[in-house]
Amino acid sequence: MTMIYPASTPQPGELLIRSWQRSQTFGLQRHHTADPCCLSPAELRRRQQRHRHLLSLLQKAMPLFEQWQQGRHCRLLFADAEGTILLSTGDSRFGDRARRLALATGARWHEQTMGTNAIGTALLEQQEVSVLGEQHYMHANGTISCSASPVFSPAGELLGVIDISSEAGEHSTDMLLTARLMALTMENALVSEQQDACWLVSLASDAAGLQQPWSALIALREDGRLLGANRRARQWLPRLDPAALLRQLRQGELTPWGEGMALLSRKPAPARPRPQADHSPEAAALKLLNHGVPLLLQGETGTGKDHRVRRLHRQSRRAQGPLVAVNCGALPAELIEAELFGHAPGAFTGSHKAGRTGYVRAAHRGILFLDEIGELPLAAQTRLLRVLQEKTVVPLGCHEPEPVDFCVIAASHKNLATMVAEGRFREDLYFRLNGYTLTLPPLREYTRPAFEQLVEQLLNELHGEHCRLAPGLMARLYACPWPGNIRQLRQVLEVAGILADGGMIELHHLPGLPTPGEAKPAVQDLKTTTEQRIRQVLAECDGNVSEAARRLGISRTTLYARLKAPR
Ligand SMILES: Nc1ncnc2c1ncn2[C@@H]1O[C@H](COP(=O)(O)OP(=O)(O)OP(=O)(O)O)[C@@H](O)[C@H]1O
Repeated sequence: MTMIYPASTPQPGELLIRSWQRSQTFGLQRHHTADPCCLSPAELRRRQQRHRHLLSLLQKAMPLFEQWQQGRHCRLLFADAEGTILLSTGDSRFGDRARRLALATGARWHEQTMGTNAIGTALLEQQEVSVLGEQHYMHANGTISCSASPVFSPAGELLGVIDISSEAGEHSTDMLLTARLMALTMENALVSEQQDACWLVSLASDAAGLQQPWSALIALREDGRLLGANRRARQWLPRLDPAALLRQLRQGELTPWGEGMALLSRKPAPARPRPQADHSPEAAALKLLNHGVPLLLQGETGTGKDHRVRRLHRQSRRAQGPLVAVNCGALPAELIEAELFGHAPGAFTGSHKAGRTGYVRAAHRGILFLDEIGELPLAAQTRLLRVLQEKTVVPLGCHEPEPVDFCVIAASHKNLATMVAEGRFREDLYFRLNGYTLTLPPLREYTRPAFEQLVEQLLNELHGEHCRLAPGLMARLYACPWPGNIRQLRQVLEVAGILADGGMIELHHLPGLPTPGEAKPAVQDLKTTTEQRIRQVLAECDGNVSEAARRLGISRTTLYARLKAPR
Protein backbone atom coordinates (compact mmCIF):
# COMPACT_ATOMS: atom_id res chain seq x y z
CA MET A 1 0.00 0.00 0.00
CA THR A 2 1.29 3.47 -0.82
CA MET A 3 0.58 6.30 1.61
CA ILE A 4 1.31 9.73 0.22
CA TYR A 5 1.44 12.62 2.69
CA PRO A 6 1.84 16.32 2.11
CA ALA A 7 5.41 17.36 3.01
CA SER A 8 4.14 19.14 6.14
CA THR A 9 2.51 16.02 7.60
CA PRO A 10 4.72 13.86 9.86
CA GLN A 11 5.32 10.33 8.60
CA PRO A 12 3.13 7.76 10.35
CA GLY A 13 4.36 5.17 12.80
CA GLU A 14 3.57 1.46 12.62
CA LEU A 15 0.32 1.95 14.49
CA LEU A 16 -1.04 4.33 11.86
CA ILE A 17 0.15 2.12 9.02
CA ARG A 18 -1.77 -0.78 10.56
CA SER A 19 -4.80 1.46 10.87
CA TRP A 20 -4.63 2.58 7.23
CA GLN A 21 -4.37 -1.06 6.18
CA ARG A 22 -7.46 -1.86 8.21
CA SER A 23 -9.31 1.12 6.71
CA GLN A 24 -8.60 -0.30 3.26
CA THR A 25 -9.72 -3.74 4.35
CA PHE A 26 -12.99 -2.20 5.54
CA GLY A 27 -13.51 -1.15 1.90
CA LEU A 28 -13.32 2.59 2.62
CA GLN A 29 -12.21 5.06 -0.08
CA ARG A 30 -10.24 8.17 0.91
CA HIS A 31 -12.44 10.52 -1.12
CA HIS A 32 -15.68 9.10 0.28
CA THR A 33 -17.81 11.18 2.60
CA ALA A 34 -17.25 9.96 6.13
CA ASP A 35 -20.51 8.72 7.68
CA PRO A 36 -20.57 8.99 11.49
CA CYS A 37 -23.97 7.18 11.74
CA CYS A 38 -25.30 9.58 14.39
CA LEU A 39 -27.54 8.18 17.13
CA SER A 40 -31.07 9.47 17.64
CA PRO A 41 -31.37 11.96 20.52
CA ALA A 42 -33.28 9.38 22.58
CA GLU A 43 -30.63 6.69 22.06
CA LEU A 44 -27.88 9.20 22.83
CA ARG A 45 -29.59 10.14 26.09
CA ARG A 46 -29.92 6.45 26.96
CA ARG A 47 -26.20 5.96 26.45
CA GLN A 48 -25.28 9.05 28.41
CA GLN A 49 -27.48 7.76 31.17
CA ARG A 50 -25.80 4.35 31.07
CA HIS A 51 -22.37 5.97 31.33
CA ARG A 52 -23.38 8.70 33.78
CA HIS A 53 -20.83 7.61 36.38
CA LEU A 54 -17.94 7.87 33.91
CA LEU A 55 -19.25 11.23 32.73
CA SER A 56 -19.44 12.49 36.31
CA LEU A 57 -15.81 11.43 36.89
CA LEU A 58 -14.86 13.26 33.71
CA GLN A 59 -16.60 16.39 34.99
CA LYS A 60 -14.47 16.19 38.15
CA ALA A 61 -11.31 16.09 36.00
CA MET A 62 -12.55 18.97 33.82
CA PRO A 63 -10.71 21.79 35.67
CA LEU A 64 -7.46 20.22 34.40
CA PHE A 65 -8.63 20.71 30.83
CA GLU A 66 -10.14 24.14 31.40
CA GLN A 67 -6.96 25.55 32.94
CA TRP A 68 -4.76 24.12 30.22
CA GLN A 69 -7.10 25.07 27.38
CA GLN A 70 -7.10 28.85 27.94
CA GLY A 71 -6.21 30.57 24.68
CA ARG A 72 -6.22 27.33 22.70
CA HIS A 73 -8.85 26.56 20.06
CA CYS A 74 -9.67 22.93 20.65
CA ARG A 75 -12.39 20.62 21.90
CA LEU A 76 -12.42 17.80 24.39
CA LEU A 77 -14.48 14.75 23.51
CA PHE A 78 -15.36 11.63 25.43
CA ALA A 79 -16.48 8.57 23.48
CA ASP A 80 -17.67 5.23 24.89
CA ALA A 81 -16.01 1.91 24.03
CA GLU A 82 -18.00 1.81 20.78
CA GLY A 83 -16.69 5.18 19.64
CA THR A 84 -19.92 7.13 20.26
CA ILE A 85 -19.23 10.69 21.40
CA LEU A 86 -21.09 11.25 24.68
CA LEU A 87 -19.59 14.61 25.59
CA SER A 88 -18.11 17.43 23.51
CA THR A 89 -16.90 20.62 25.15
CA GLY A 90 -14.34 23.38 24.68
CA ASP A 91 -13.74 26.23 22.29
CA SER A 92 -16.90 27.23 20.46
CA ARG A 93 -15.02 28.81 17.50
CA PHE A 94 -13.57 25.44 16.66
CA GLY A 95 -16.92 24.01 17.73
CA ASP A 96 -18.64 25.06 14.49
CA ARG A 97 -16.12 23.28 12.34
CA ALA A 98 -16.18 20.36 14.77
CA ARG A 99 -19.94 20.09 14.38
CA ARG A 100 -19.65 20.09 10.60
CA LEU A 101 -17.13 17.26 10.90
CA ALA A 102 -19.42 15.37 13.27
CA LEU A 103 -17.25 15.88 16.33
CA ALA A 104 -20.54 16.31 18.17
CA THR A 105 -22.39 14.15 20.67
CA GLY A 106 -24.12 11.15 19.14
CA ALA A 107 -21.63 10.76 16.26
CA ARG A 108 -19.80 7.43 16.09
CA TRP A 109 -16.13 7.37 15.22
CA HIS A 110 -15.52 3.72 14.39
CA GLU A 111 -12.55 2.94 12.21
CA GLN A 112 -14.87 0.71 10.17
CA THR A 113 -16.90 3.68 8.94
CA MET A 114 -14.59 6.68 9.48
CA GLY A 115 -11.20 5.13 8.62
CA THR A 116 -8.09 6.06 10.61
CA ASN A 117 -9.13 8.57 13.31
CA ALA A 118 -7.89 9.16 16.83
CA ILE A 119 -10.98 7.86 18.68
CA GLY A 120 -11.61 4.77 16.55
CA THR A 121 -7.93 3.88 16.22
CA ALA A 122 -7.19 4.36 19.95
CA LEU A 123 -10.11 2.03 20.71
CA LEU A 124 -9.05 -0.68 18.28
CA GLU A 125 -5.37 -0.50 19.23
CA GLN A 126 -6.18 0.06 22.95
CA GLN A 127 -3.42 2.65 23.13
CA GLU A 128 -3.07 6.37 22.78
CA VAL A 129 -2.60 7.93 19.39
CA SER A 130 -2.41 11.28 17.61
CA VAL A 131 -3.81 11.50 14.09
CA LEU A 132 -2.65 14.71 12.46
CA GLY A 133 -4.31 16.31 9.42
CA GLU A 134 -3.90 14.13 6.38
CA GLN A 135 -2.92 11.16 8.51
CA HIS A 136 -6.71 10.74 8.71
CA TYR A 137 -7.68 8.12 6.17
CA MET A 138 -10.60 10.16 4.87
CA HIS A 139 -9.66 13.38 3.05
CA ALA A 140 -12.71 15.01 4.59
CA ASN A 141 -11.08 14.81 8.04
CA GLY A 142 -7.69 16.11 6.87
CA THR A 143 -8.29 19.62 8.22
CA ILE A 144 -8.27 18.55 11.88
CA SER A 145 -5.74 16.94 14.20
CA CYS A 146 -6.77 14.76 17.12
CA SER A 147 -5.07 13.12 20.09
CA ALA A 148 -6.78 10.36 22.03
CA SER A 149 -6.07 8.34 25.13
CA PRO A 150 -8.12 5.29 26.13
CA VAL A 151 -9.64 4.92 29.59
CA PHE A 152 -9.50 1.50 31.29
CA SER A 153 -11.44 0.07 34.22
CA PRO A 154 -9.58 -1.12 37.34
CA ALA A 155 -9.87 -4.64 35.87
CA GLY A 156 -8.24 -3.51 32.61
CA GLU A 157 -11.36 -3.39 30.41
CA LEU A 158 -11.62 -0.63 27.85
CA LEU A 159 -14.29 1.88 28.94
CA GLY A 160 -13.91 4.70 26.44
CA VAL A 161 -11.54 7.29 25.10
CA ILE A 162 -10.69 10.95 25.76
CA ASP A 163 -9.87 12.96 22.67
CA ILE A 164 -8.64 16.50 22.15
CA SER A 165 -9.17 17.83 18.63
CA SER A 166 -8.13 21.09 16.98
CA GLU A 167 -7.55 22.63 13.56
CA ALA A 168 -4.71 20.71 11.90
CA GLY A 169 -2.37 23.72 12.06
CA GLU A 170 -3.04 24.39 15.74
CA HIS A 171 -2.29 21.00 17.24
CA SER A 172 0.51 20.56 19.74
CA THR A 173 2.05 17.61 21.56
CA ASP A 174 0.67 18.72 24.92
CA MET A 175 -2.83 17.86 23.64
CA LEU A 176 -1.97 14.16 23.85
CA LEU A 177 -0.41 14.71 27.28
CA THR A 178 -3.57 16.45 28.51
CA ALA A 179 -5.82 13.70 27.12
CA ARG A 180 -3.59 11.14 28.88
CA LEU A 181 -3.69 13.06 32.15
CA MET A 182 -7.48 13.27 32.05
CA ALA A 183 -7.74 9.55 31.28
CA LEU A 184 -5.36 8.68 34.14
CA THR A 185 -7.28 10.92 36.53
CA MET A 186 -10.49 9.07 35.67
CA GLU A 187 -8.79 5.67 36.03
CA ASN A 188 -7.39 6.67 39.43
CA ALA A 189 -10.82 7.77 40.62
CA LEU A 190 -12.22 4.40 39.53
CA VAL A 191 -9.44 2.51 41.35
CA SER A 192 -9.93 4.61 44.50
CA GLU A 193 -13.64 3.87 44.69
CA GLN A 194 -13.31 0.08 44.34
CA GLN A 195 -15.81 -1.54 46.62
CA ASP A 196 -14.23 -3.11 49.74
CA ALA A 197 -10.94 -1.26 49.11
CA CYS A 198 -9.16 -0.48 52.37
CA TRP A 199 -5.73 0.42 51.02
CA LEU A 200 -4.50 2.42 48.08
CA VAL A 201 -0.87 2.03 47.12
CA SER A 202 1.02 4.31 44.70
CA LEU A 203 4.13 3.06 42.97
CA ALA A 204 6.71 5.23 41.22
CA SER A 205 10.38 5.19 40.37
CA ASP A 206 11.14 7.73 43.10
CA ALA A 207 9.38 9.37 46.02
CA ALA A 208 8.78 12.59 44.06
CA GLY A 209 6.63 10.73 41.54
CA LEU A 210 4.29 9.31 44.16
CA GLN A 211 0.68 10.43 44.35
CA GLN A 212 0.91 12.12 40.96
CA PRO A 213 -1.84 11.31 38.48
CA TRP A 214 0.71 9.46 36.37
CA SER A 215 2.00 7.22 39.19
CA ALA A 216 0.89 3.61 39.38
CA LEU A 217 -2.04 3.02 41.70
CA ILE A 218 -3.53 -0.17 43.12
CA ALA A 219 -6.44 -0.81 45.48
CA LEU A 220 -6.16 -3.59 48.06
CA ARG A 221 -8.59 -5.27 50.39
CA GLU A 222 -7.87 -5.36 54.12
CA ASP A 223 -6.11 -8.72 53.70
CA GLY A 224 -3.96 -7.44 50.82
CA ARG A 225 -5.97 -8.97 47.99
CA LEU A 226 -5.68 -6.93 44.83
CA LEU A 227 -8.97 -5.27 43.83
CA GLY A 228 -7.93 -3.08 40.92
CA ALA A 229 -5.10 -1.19 39.26
CA ASN A 230 -4.61 1.72 36.90
CA ARG A 231 -2.84 1.19 33.58
CA ARG A 232 0.55 2.22 34.98
CA ALA A 233 0.30 -0.26 37.84
CA ARG A 234 -0.67 -3.08 35.50
CA GLN A 235 2.87 -3.24 34.14
CA TRP A 236 4.16 -3.90 37.67
CA LEU A 237 1.59 -6.52 38.58
CA PRO A 238 3.47 -9.61 37.33
CA ARG A 239 6.34 -8.73 39.69
CA LEU A 240 4.21 -7.70 42.64
CA ASP A 241 3.03 -9.66 45.68
CA PRO A 242 0.33 -7.28 46.99
CA ALA A 243 -0.14 -9.03 50.35
CA ALA A 244 3.63 -9.00 51.09
CA LEU A 245 3.83 -5.39 49.96
CA LEU A 246 1.00 -4.42 52.29
CA ARG A 247 2.70 -6.16 55.26
CA GLN A 248 5.86 -4.21 54.45
CA LEU A 249 3.98 -0.93 54.09
CA ARG A 250 2.22 -1.35 57.41
CA GLN A 251 5.66 -1.13 59.08
CA GLY A 252 6.28 2.30 57.54
CA GLU A 253 4.26 4.28 55.03
CA LEU A 254 7.08 4.88 52.61
CA THR A 255 9.07 1.78 51.68
CA PRO A 256 11.62 0.92 49.02
CA TRP A 257 10.34 -1.88 46.88
CA GLY A 258 11.80 -4.48 44.51
CA GLU A 259 13.71 -2.70 41.80
CA GLY A 260 14.46 0.34 43.95
CA MET A 261 11.01 1.93 43.48
CA ALA A 262 9.62 4.02 46.30
CA LEU A 263 6.17 3.05 47.62
CA LEU A 264 3.62 4.80 49.69
CA SER A 265 0.53 3.52 51.43
CA ARG A 266 -2.34 5.93 51.77
CA LYS A 267 -4.97 6.19 54.40
CA PRO A 268 -7.52 3.39 54.34
CA ALA A 269 -10.21 4.28 51.85
CA PRO A 270 -13.57 4.76 53.59
CA ALA A 271 -15.36 1.44 53.53
CA ARG A 272 -18.68 1.69 51.78
CA PRO A 273 -21.75 1.04 53.90
CA ARG A 274 -22.99 -2.47 53.40
CA PRO A 275 -26.25 -2.59 51.48
CA GLN A 276 -29.29 -3.20 53.65
CA ALA A 277 -30.66 -6.73 53.56
CA ASP A 278 -33.20 -6.88 50.77
CA HIS A 279 -36.39 -8.72 51.68
CA SER A 280 -38.26 -7.96 48.45
CA PRO A 281 -39.93 -10.78 46.49
CA GLU A 282 -37.44 -10.14 43.67
CA ALA A 283 -34.46 -10.67 46.00
CA ALA A 284 -36.07 -13.91 47.23
CA ALA A 285 -36.61 -15.00 43.62
CA LEU A 286 -32.95 -14.36 42.79
CA LYS A 287 -31.73 -16.25 45.84
CA LEU A 288 -33.92 -19.23 45.00
CA LEU A 289 -32.97 -19.16 41.32
CA ASN A 290 -29.31 -19.29 42.34
CA HIS A 291 -30.14 -22.47 44.25
CA GLY A 292 -31.79 -24.01 41.21
CA VAL A 293 -35.42 -23.50 42.34
CA PRO A 294 -37.78 -23.01 39.36
CA LEU A 295 -39.58 -19.66 39.23
CA LEU A 296 -43.03 -18.90 37.92
CA LEU A 297 -43.84 -15.35 36.80
CA GLN A 298 -47.51 -14.42 36.61
CA GLY A 299 -48.77 -11.15 35.25
CA GLU A 300 -50.89 -9.60 32.54
CA THR A 301 -49.43 -8.61 29.22
CA GLY A 302 -46.88 -5.79 29.43
CA THR A 303 -46.35 -6.04 33.20
CA GLY A 304 -42.65 -6.72 32.62
CA LYS A 305 -42.28 -10.52 32.84
CA ASP A 306 -39.69 -10.69 30.07
CA HIS A 307 -37.91 -7.60 31.43
CA ARG A 308 -37.76 -9.18 34.91
CA VAL A 309 -36.40 -12.48 33.59
CA ARG A 310 -33.58 -10.68 31.78
CA ARG A 311 -32.71 -8.77 34.94
CA LEU A 312 -32.75 -11.96 37.03
CA HIS A 313 -30.46 -13.62 34.50
CA ARG A 314 -28.02 -10.68 34.56
CA GLN A 315 -27.89 -10.74 38.34
CA SER A 316 -27.79 -14.54 38.74
CA ARG A 317 -24.84 -16.88 39.09
CA ARG A 318 -25.69 -18.05 35.59
CA ALA A 319 -25.17 -14.61 34.03
CA GLN A 320 -22.24 -15.95 31.98
CA GLY A 321 -24.39 -18.80 30.65
CA PRO A 322 -27.11 -18.45 27.99
CA LEU A 323 -30.63 -17.17 28.54
CA VAL A 324 -32.78 -19.15 26.12
CA ALA A 325 -36.24 -17.62 25.79
CA VAL A 326 -38.97 -19.77 24.23
CA ASN A 327 -42.42 -18.43 23.48
CA CYS A 328 -44.44 -21.63 23.97
CA GLY A 329 -47.45 -20.03 22.29
CA ALA A 330 -45.49 -19.47 19.07
CA LEU A 331 -44.10 -23.00 18.65
CA PRO A 332 -45.67 -24.79 15.63
CA ALA A 333 -47.88 -27.52 17.16
CA GLU A 334 -46.41 -30.38 15.12
CA LEU A 335 -42.79 -29.41 15.89
CA ILE A 336 -43.02 -28.52 19.57
CA GLU A 337 -41.10 -31.55 20.82
CA ALA A 338 -38.38 -31.30 18.15
CA GLU A 339 -37.95 -27.58 18.89
CA LEU A 340 -37.78 -28.06 22.65
CA PHE A 341 -35.82 -31.27 22.96
CA GLY A 342 -33.96 -31.39 19.63
CA HIS A 343 -33.63 -34.31 17.27
CA ALA A 344 -31.04 -36.54 15.61
CA PRO A 345 -30.11 -35.93 11.93
CA GLY A 346 -33.02 -36.97 9.69
CA ALA A 347 -35.07 -38.17 12.70
CA PHE A 348 -38.36 -37.65 10.87
CA THR A 349 -39.67 -36.55 7.51
CA GLY A 350 -38.97 -32.87 7.03
CA SER A 351 -36.49 -32.70 9.94
CA HIS A 352 -33.20 -30.78 9.71
CA LYS A 353 -30.52 -32.82 7.91
CA ALA A 354 -27.90 -31.88 10.51
CA GLY A 355 -30.22 -32.50 13.47
CA ARG A 356 -31.30 -29.87 15.96
CA THR A 357 -30.01 -28.97 19.41
CA GLY A 358 -33.39 -27.91 20.76
CA TYR A 359 -34.01 -25.12 23.26
CA VAL A 360 -33.45 -27.22 26.39
CA ARG A 361 -29.95 -28.35 25.41
CA ALA A 362 -29.15 -24.81 24.16
CA ALA A 363 -29.79 -23.60 27.73
CA HIS A 364 -26.99 -25.82 29.13
CA ARG A 365 -25.27 -23.97 32.02
CA GLY A 366 -27.80 -21.15 31.69
CA ILE A 367 -31.48 -20.39 32.11
CA LEU A 368 -34.43 -21.70 30.09
CA PHE A 369 -37.23 -19.13 29.99
CA LEU A 370 -40.54 -20.73 29.03
CA ASP A 371 -42.80 -17.79 28.20
CA GLU A 372 -46.55 -18.34 27.80
CA ILE A 373 -46.17 -21.80 29.35
CA GLY A 374 -49.97 -22.03 29.54
CA GLU A 375 -50.03 -22.48 25.75
CA LEU A 376 -48.03 -25.72 25.84
CA PRO A 377 -50.20 -28.70 24.74
CA LEU A 378 -50.71 -31.50 27.28
CA ALA A 379 -48.51 -34.03 25.42
CA ALA A 380 -45.53 -31.68 25.42
CA GLN A 381 -46.23 -30.88 29.09
CA THR A 382 -45.73 -34.56 29.94
CA ARG A 383 -42.33 -34.70 28.25
CA LEU A 384 -41.26 -31.40 29.71
CA LEU A 385 -42.10 -32.66 33.19
CA ARG A 386 -39.83 -35.68 32.67
CA VAL A 387 -37.00 -33.46 31.43
CA LEU A 388 -37.36 -31.16 34.46
CA GLN A 389 -37.44 -34.07 36.89
CA GLU A 390 -34.51 -35.96 35.43
CA LYS A 391 -32.50 -33.02 34.06
CA THR A 392 -31.76 -35.16 31.00
CA VAL A 393 -33.03 -34.93 27.43
CA VAL A 394 -33.55 -37.68 24.90
CA PRO A 395 -33.73 -35.86 21.55
CA LEU A 396 -36.13 -37.35 18.97
CA GLY A 397 -34.45 -40.24 17.14
CA CYS A 398 -31.90 -40.78 19.95
CA HIS A 399 -31.88 -43.40 22.68
CA GLU A 400 -29.32 -42.15 25.16
CA PRO A 401 -30.44 -39.55 27.69
CA GLU A 402 -28.17 -36.49 27.70
CA PRO A 403 -27.61 -34.62 30.97
CA VAL A 404 -28.41 -30.89 30.81
CA ASP A 405 -27.62 -28.35 33.52
CA PHE A 406 -30.18 -25.55 33.44
CA CYS A 407 -32.52 -23.50 35.61
CA VAL A 408 -36.05 -22.85 34.51
CA ILE A 409 -38.22 -19.76 34.70
CA ALA A 410 -41.76 -20.03 33.34
CA ALA A 411 -44.14 -17.17 32.74
CA SER A 412 -47.79 -16.85 31.86
CA HIS A 413 -50.38 -14.13 31.64
CA LYS A 414 -53.01 -16.82 32.31
CA ASN A 415 -53.66 -17.97 35.84
CA LEU A 416 -52.08 -21.45 35.82
CA ALA A 417 -53.77 -22.51 39.06
CA THR A 418 -57.15 -21.91 37.38
CA MET A 419 -56.00 -23.82 34.31
CA VAL A 420 -55.02 -26.75 36.57
CA ALA A 421 -58.45 -26.67 38.21
CA GLU A 422 -60.04 -26.73 34.73
CA GLY A 423 -57.84 -29.67 33.68
CA ARG A 424 -56.05 -27.64 31.01
CA PHE A 425 -52.64 -27.74 32.67
CA ARG A 426 -50.94 -30.70 34.35
CA GLU A 427 -50.98 -30.34 38.09
CA ASP A 428 -47.65 -32.12 38.59
CA LEU A 429 -45.95 -29.83 36.04
CA TYR A 430 -47.50 -26.80 37.74
CA PHE A 431 -46.01 -27.86 41.08
CA ARG A 432 -42.67 -28.62 39.44
CA LEU A 433 -42.50 -25.16 37.78
CA ASN A 434 -43.86 -23.28 40.74
CA GLY A 435 -40.92 -23.40 43.15
CA TYR A 436 -41.66 -19.75 43.83
CA THR A 437 -44.25 -17.49 42.22
CA LEU A 438 -43.46 -13.89 41.48
CA THR A 439 -46.64 -11.99 40.61
CA LEU A 440 -46.18 -8.79 38.65
CA PRO A 441 -49.15 -6.51 39.32
CA PRO A 442 -50.93 -4.65 36.52
CA LEU A 443 -50.38 -0.88 36.52
CA ARG A 444 -53.92 -0.20 37.78
CA GLU A 445 -52.95 -1.94 41.04
CA TYR A 446 -49.80 0.12 41.60
CA THR A 447 -49.80 2.42 44.61
CA ARG A 448 -49.29 6.08 43.72
CA PRO A 449 -45.67 6.16 45.01
CA ALA A 450 -44.78 2.98 43.09
CA PHE A 451 -46.37 4.41 39.95
CA GLU A 452 -44.48 7.70 40.32
CA GLN A 453 -41.22 5.87 40.84
CA LEU A 454 -41.78 3.84 37.69
CA VAL A 455 -42.69 6.93 35.61
CA GLU A 456 -39.56 8.73 36.82
CA GLN A 457 -37.38 5.70 36.14
CA LEU A 458 -38.79 5.33 32.61
CA LEU A 459 -38.37 9.06 31.86
CA ASN A 460 -34.81 8.89 33.09
CA GLU A 461 -34.00 5.78 31.05
CA LEU A 462 -35.66 7.10 27.91
CA HIS A 463 -34.80 10.80 27.97
CA GLY A 464 -32.31 11.57 30.73
CA GLU A 465 -32.65 13.34 34.03
CA HIS A 466 -33.91 16.67 32.66
CA CYS A 467 -37.13 15.18 31.33
CA ARG A 468 -40.03 15.49 33.77
CA LEU A 469 -43.80 15.92 33.92
CA ALA A 470 -45.52 19.29 34.20
CA PRO A 471 -47.37 19.79 37.52
CA GLY A 472 -50.60 17.85 37.68
CA LEU A 473 -49.75 15.42 34.90
CA MET A 474 -48.72 12.58 37.23
CA ALA A 475 -52.24 12.46 38.64
CA ARG A 476 -53.63 12.43 35.09
CA LEU A 477 -51.38 9.51 34.13
CA TYR A 478 -52.17 7.62 37.33
CA ALA A 479 -55.90 7.85 36.57
CA CYS A 480 -55.54 6.12 33.19
CA PRO A 481 -56.56 2.45 32.86
CA TRP A 482 -53.33 1.29 31.05
CA PRO A 483 -54.57 -2.01 29.58
CA GLY A 484 -51.13 -2.46 27.98
CA ASN A 485 -49.43 -1.90 31.36
CA ILE A 486 -45.74 -0.87 31.42
CA ARG A 487 -45.38 -1.48 27.68
CA GLN A 488 -48.08 1.08 26.95
CA LEU A 489 -46.88 3.56 29.58
CA ARG A 490 -43.34 3.31 28.23
CA GLN A 491 -44.48 4.04 24.70
CA VAL A 492 -46.58 7.03 25.75
CA LEU A 493 -43.62 8.46 27.71
CA GLU A 494 -41.19 7.80 24.87
CA VAL A 495 -43.33 9.78 22.43
CA ALA A 496 -44.00 12.55 24.98
CA GLY A 497 -40.30 12.99 25.86
CA ILE A 498 -39.35 13.31 22.19
CA LEU A 499 -42.10 15.86 21.54
CA ALA A 500 -40.95 17.78 24.63
CA ASP A 501 -37.31 17.68 23.44
CA GLY A 502 -36.30 15.93 26.64
CA GLY A 503 -37.57 18.79 28.85
CA MET A 504 -40.89 19.47 30.59
CA ILE A 505 -43.72 17.24 29.31
CA GLU A 506 -47.04 19.09 28.95
CA LEU A 507 -50.48 17.62 28.28
CA HIS A 508 -50.24 18.35 24.53
CA HIS A 509 -47.13 16.12 24.37
CA LEU A 510 -49.30 13.13 25.30
CA PRO A 511 -51.41 12.44 22.19
CA GLY A 512 -51.69 8.69 22.86
CA LEU A 513 -52.82 9.02 26.45
CA PRO A 514 -55.52 6.46 27.28
CA THR A 515 -58.79 8.05 28.36
CA PRO A 516 -58.98 8.05 32.14
CA GLY A 517 -61.96 6.31 33.71
CA GLU A 518 -64.17 8.16 36.14
CA ALA A 519 -62.31 6.30 38.82
CA LYS A 520 -59.81 3.46 38.68
CA PRO A 521 -61.77 0.46 37.40
CA ALA A 522 -62.46 -2.28 39.89
CA VAL A 523 -60.69 -5.50 39.03
CA GLN A 524 -63.91 -7.32 38.11
CA ASP A 525 -64.75 -4.54 35.62
CA LEU A 526 -61.45 -4.63 33.94
CA LYS A 527 -62.32 -7.02 31.13
CA THR A 528 -65.21 -4.81 30.16
CA THR A 529 -63.17 -1.63 30.44
CA THR A 530 -60.31 -3.07 28.43
CA GLU A 531 -62.56 -4.44 25.74
CA GLN A 532 -64.44 -1.14 25.47
CA ARG A 533 -61.17 0.76 25.19
CA ILE A 534 -59.86 -1.59 22.50
CA ARG A 535 -63.08 -1.28 20.51
CA GLN A 536 -62.99 2.50 20.88
CA VAL A 537 -59.41 2.72 19.61
CA LEU A 538 -60.17 0.23 16.83
CA ALA A 539 -63.02 2.48 15.72
CA GLU A 540 -60.74 5.53 15.87
CA CYS A 541 -58.31 3.64 13.61
CA ASP A 542 -61.05 2.61 11.13
CA GLY A 543 -60.61 -1.03 12.11
CA ASN A 544 -56.87 -1.05 11.41
CA VAL A 545 -55.72 -3.66 13.94
CA SER A 546 -51.97 -2.94 13.65
CA GLU A 547 -52.49 0.77 14.19
CA ALA A 548 -54.85 0.17 17.13
CA ALA A 549 -52.40 -2.26 18.75
CA ARG A 550 -49.60 0.32 18.29
CA ARG A 551 -51.65 3.08 19.90
CA LEU A 552 -52.61 0.84 22.81
CA GLY A 553 -49.03 -0.33 23.23
CA ILE A 554 -49.98 -4.02 22.99
CA SER A 555 -49.22 -6.71 20.42
CA ARG A 556 -51.76 -7.60 17.74
CA THR A 557 -51.99 -11.11 19.18
CA THR A 558 -52.82 -9.65 22.58
CA LEU A 559 -55.40 -7.35 21.03
CA TYR A 560 -57.16 -10.28 19.33
CA ALA A 561 -56.90 -12.35 22.50
CA ARG A 562 -58.43 -9.53 24.58
CA LEU A 563 -61.40 -9.29 22.24
CA LYS A 564 -61.88 -13.06 22.19
CA ALA A 565 -61.45 -13.53 25.96
CA PRO A 566 -64.54 -15.12 27.58
CA ARG A 567 -66.56 -12.65 29.63
N1 LIG B 1 -39.38 -2.47 35.45
C1 LIG B 1 -39.31 -1.98 34.22
N2 LIG B 1 -38.56 -0.90 33.96
C2 LIG B 1 -38.50 -0.38 32.71
N3 LIG B 1 -39.12 -0.89 31.63
C3 LIG B 1 -39.87 -1.98 31.83
C4 LIG B 1 -40.00 -2.59 33.12
N4 LIG B 1 -40.81 -3.66 32.99
C5 LIG B 1 -41.16 -3.71 31.69
N5 LIG B 1 -40.61 -2.72 30.99
C6 LIG B 1 -40.78 -2.45 29.56
O1 LIG B 1 -42.15 -2.67 29.23
C7 LIG B 1 -42.27 -3.37 28.01
C8 LIG B 1 -43.04 -4.66 28.22
O2 LIG B 1 -42.31 -5.50 29.10
P1 LIG B 1 -42.23 -7.07 28.92
O3 LIG B 1 -42.09 -7.46 27.47
O4 LIG B 1 -41.20 -7.58 29.86
O5 LIG B 1 -43.68 -7.48 29.42
P2 LIG B 1 -44.35 -8.92 29.43
O6 LIG B 1 -45.08 -9.04 30.74
O7 LIG B 1 -43.33 -9.99 29.16
O8 LIG B 1 -45.38 -8.80 28.25
P3 LIG B 1 -46.12 -9.97 27.36
O9 LIG B 1 -46.84 -10.84 28.36
O10 LIG B 1 -47.05 -9.21 26.48
O11 LIG B 1 -45.04 -10.67 26.63
C9 LIG B 1 -40.86 -3.58 27.49
O12 LIG B 1 -40.56 -2.51 26.60
C10 LIG B 1 -40.00 -3.47 28.72
O13 LIG B 1 -38.72 -2.99 28.39
